[in-house]
Amino acid sequence: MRICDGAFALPLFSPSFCRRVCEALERHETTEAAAASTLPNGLTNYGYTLSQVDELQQLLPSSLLHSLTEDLIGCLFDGGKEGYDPIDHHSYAIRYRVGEDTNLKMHQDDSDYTLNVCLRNTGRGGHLVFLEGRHDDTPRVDHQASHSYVHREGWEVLHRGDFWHSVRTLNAGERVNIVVWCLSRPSPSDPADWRRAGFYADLLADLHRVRQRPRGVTQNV
Ligand SMILES: O=C(O)CCC(=O)C(=O)O
Ligand SMILES: [Fe+2]
Repeated sequence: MRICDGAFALPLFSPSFCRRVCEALERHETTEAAAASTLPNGLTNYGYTLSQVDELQQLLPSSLLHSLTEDLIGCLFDGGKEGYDPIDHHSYAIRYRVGEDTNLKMHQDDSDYTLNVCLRNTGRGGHLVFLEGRHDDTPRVDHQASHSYVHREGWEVLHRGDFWHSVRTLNAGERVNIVVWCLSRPSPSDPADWRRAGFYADLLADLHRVRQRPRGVTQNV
């Protein structure tokens, strides 16, 4: 299903697989390692980098996310595999819940493509919103057409990382997603791309020292 030009949704995981991943995250959350871990991006107050969750190394190994994203990008985007030469990916779980994070501001991802899979959505609201087109600077919320998508459990959304997007306020319940930022190898012929390679090196270093968890935020999935 096409949400807009450059963002596609497909069914991906079964309900029981989504449940197993959520349960693994819940168990992880009770561990000391989870309390001591840093947050996986600069926007969320709840989240875990998947490579730090022991049980997920079996359920959702990095090799699976790597081949899955490569194949999906190859199938869904023009230029597909030729235009996308994976160098790395950064994957994490993110949760919204009333009393904690309930929305995500308009932003671009530090990725070439982003895979976003909904594992649990028991709430009202929490729609994903995309602004039409790709943009280097600020979003023009008043001028650009926006596309709203209700994320369904087990479905993935794959979109270009430079699309402006946000998550509307969740009014009840809970929403848990897995997000995979896909980073492509820069093209040797494009100097701008090599600047991006430096950017990604910095990004990956930063992701290892991102923000500490806020004190007082309940950490139960
Ligand atoms: O929760 C979502 O659906 C979007 C998450 C997102 O955009 C992000 O983590 O960069
Ligand atoms: Fe995002």
